[in-house]
Amino acid sequence: MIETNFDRSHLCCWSTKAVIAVAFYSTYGHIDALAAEVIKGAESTGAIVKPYVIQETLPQEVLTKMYANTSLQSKYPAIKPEDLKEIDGLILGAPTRYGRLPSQVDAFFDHTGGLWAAGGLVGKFATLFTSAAGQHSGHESTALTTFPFFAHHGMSYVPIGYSNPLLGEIEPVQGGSPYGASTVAGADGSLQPTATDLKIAEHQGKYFANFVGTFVKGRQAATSASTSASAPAAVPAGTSSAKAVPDLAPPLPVGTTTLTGTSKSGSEKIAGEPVPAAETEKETNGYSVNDATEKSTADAAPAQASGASTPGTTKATATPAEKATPTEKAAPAPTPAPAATTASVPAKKAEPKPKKKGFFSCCGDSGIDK
Ligand SMILES: Cc1cc2nc3c(=O)[nH]c(=O)nc-3n(C[C@H](O)[C@H](O)[C@H](O)COP(=O)(O)O)c2cc1C
Repeated sequence: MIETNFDRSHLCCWSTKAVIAVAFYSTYGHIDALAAEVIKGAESTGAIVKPYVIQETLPQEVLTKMYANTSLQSKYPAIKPEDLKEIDGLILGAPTRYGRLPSQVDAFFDHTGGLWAAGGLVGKFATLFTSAAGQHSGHESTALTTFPFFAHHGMSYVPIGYSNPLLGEIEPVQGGSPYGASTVAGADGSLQPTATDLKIAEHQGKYFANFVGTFVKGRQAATSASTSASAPAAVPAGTSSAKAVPDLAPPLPVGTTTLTGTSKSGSEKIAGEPVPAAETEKETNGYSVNDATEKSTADAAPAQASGASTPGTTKATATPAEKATPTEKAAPAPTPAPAATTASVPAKKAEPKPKKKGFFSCCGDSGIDK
């Protein structure tokens, strides 16, 4: 089913509640279990959450041979491309197949051509959770290899980063990555999502819905502001205020929103609630924001003192003479400044590199076996 030129008039009246679709495909139930938590987390934010399954494409004969749990298919309605028109964000759940999404999900993607042609998903948000048999066999690549779909549709991917301390846990064997929740199903599918996997899934649903909800509120505020600003200009009776709504949702006003994660104390900062800048810097998320800032400031300091931080000026071009204090400049320089040396002395002829005998010596000089 290909969508063409769908009606955008429904976009006239922005809701302040985020509309989130949770669309998932599951053969054996792992994704189904994670989806339940994702839905719970998203619903806890007050968002309008619409759960869907992604339609099976394999014949029953094949599914039987795969020992697939086909009852999962009837749990929720099968998503149709037009269902995506109404949403602000999509949470996609699917198991890993060869390090990427299953063909069932691809088939659904292929039906969104009409939406793509009409720019129907531009400005919406997406995130993904997955399940893989092994620990290192596709959790992250499944998310990464889905990015082109989101990019082509103009959707922004919302990773969870390390916004929940549980993502740092390594025991027992568990899923979850900065890209989203996941679980390790085991080679025979006998492992079930751990309590931690389920909590991360719930967190992802909540984090994403809050993230998107923040955007929706900002868009609503911007729309109201633009409508009231233009109100004195007497909108003719019968003219919809929808005309004031831009085609693409405007960005959030700077400073109104700070997305934060969960602090180590476990008290969750709700993404989307305004947070004072000073407090934001204290957020840990497993890493110290202040540490990073201080380090980069410290790194930059000597360069600034020497004037080498002028935009466009690299350390390589700064000569000792430029760096020297006035006193040092007065002292006789035993040798010319390197810059002058470079100008007057012919460049040293590059010596041929000795051939290396190493693992990579067969295939060109990668430098990796130096
Ligand atoms: C055709 C096929 C390919 C698969 N490829 C991978 C893979 O690349 N990496 C991996 O860890 N698991 C792989 N698996 C295992 C699935 O990821 C696993 O069955 C799934 O996570 C279970 O989720 P579900 O119960 O929601 O269906 C594959 C399974 C099938 C049937």
